[in-house]
Amino acid sequence: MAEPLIELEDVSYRYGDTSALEQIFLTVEKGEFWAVIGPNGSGKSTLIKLILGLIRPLSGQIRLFGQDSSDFREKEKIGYVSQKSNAFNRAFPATVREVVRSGLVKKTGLFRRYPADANEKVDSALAAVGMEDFTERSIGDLSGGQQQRVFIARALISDPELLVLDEPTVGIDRKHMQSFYNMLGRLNREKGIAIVLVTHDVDTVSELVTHVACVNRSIHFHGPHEEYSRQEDRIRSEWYGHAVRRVHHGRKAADA
Ligand SMILES: Nc1ncnc2c1ncn2[C@@H]1O[C@H](COP(=O)(O)OP(=O)(O)OP(=O)(O)O)[C@@H](O)[C@H]1O
Repeated sequence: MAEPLIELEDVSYRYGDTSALEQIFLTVEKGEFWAVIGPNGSGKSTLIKLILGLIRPLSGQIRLFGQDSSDFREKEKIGYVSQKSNAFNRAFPATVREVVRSGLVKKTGLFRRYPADANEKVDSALAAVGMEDFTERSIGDLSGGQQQRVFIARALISDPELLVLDEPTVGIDRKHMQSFYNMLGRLNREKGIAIVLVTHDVDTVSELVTHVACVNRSIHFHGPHEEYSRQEDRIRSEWYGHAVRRVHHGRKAADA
């Protein structure tokens, strides 16, 4: 049976006079991997902030794990990694272990002690993102991509059912981007974690995601990835306001 983790029903949001999102309907179910794509300023981050409960919708309803989002208290079920996580400089005085372990605070509360198995949890979260050899390194010594992996481990330590990532590859070079996305694909397939990923790299993630949502104030398309691929030229044309035809190398492009 379908188990919706996120349900947005007729949701709108404005910043003062600026309408950021209008009449959004979106359902994300258990185990799905969504790419949220759209031009700059199209409302992607606003959508993420609404899902995380950082802002309240002007109208419409948001349900998380079947509950109205204003009543939702099980924060550990949702892990979040932003584009700015990788902002540590070399002098930052924390090890990778300390950063990942701090993710347990959500579960234990600020003034409680870490559980006895905290170190094992850190080790398995780091192994899940391929960073097990960096446990005692200083976080500031790692590359941007490695720091982002550590932040995903920090989000994983509370066993979330849903991972929300807002452009996590900002600052990661192209060479490492594919392996970063592949790691997300493994978390989705092997651990069954649902993922909502805001990204500009739709081509890079296209083999991994199960669903695509195209946002430009309203949702222009949402649905299974295969359906998106079939309609890609039409969707892009609508966004950019003129006919766009993408040329697929190695095979004949469909007529625009
Ligand atoms: N705090 C704010 N105050 C006023 N307007 C805002 C604020 N945050 C965002 N906006 C506006 O709301 C709209 C949507 O912004 P949002 O940041 O959600 O877009 P985005 O798709 O995430 O953009 P980008 O890809 O550039 O990060 C834009 O017109 C933006 O200028």
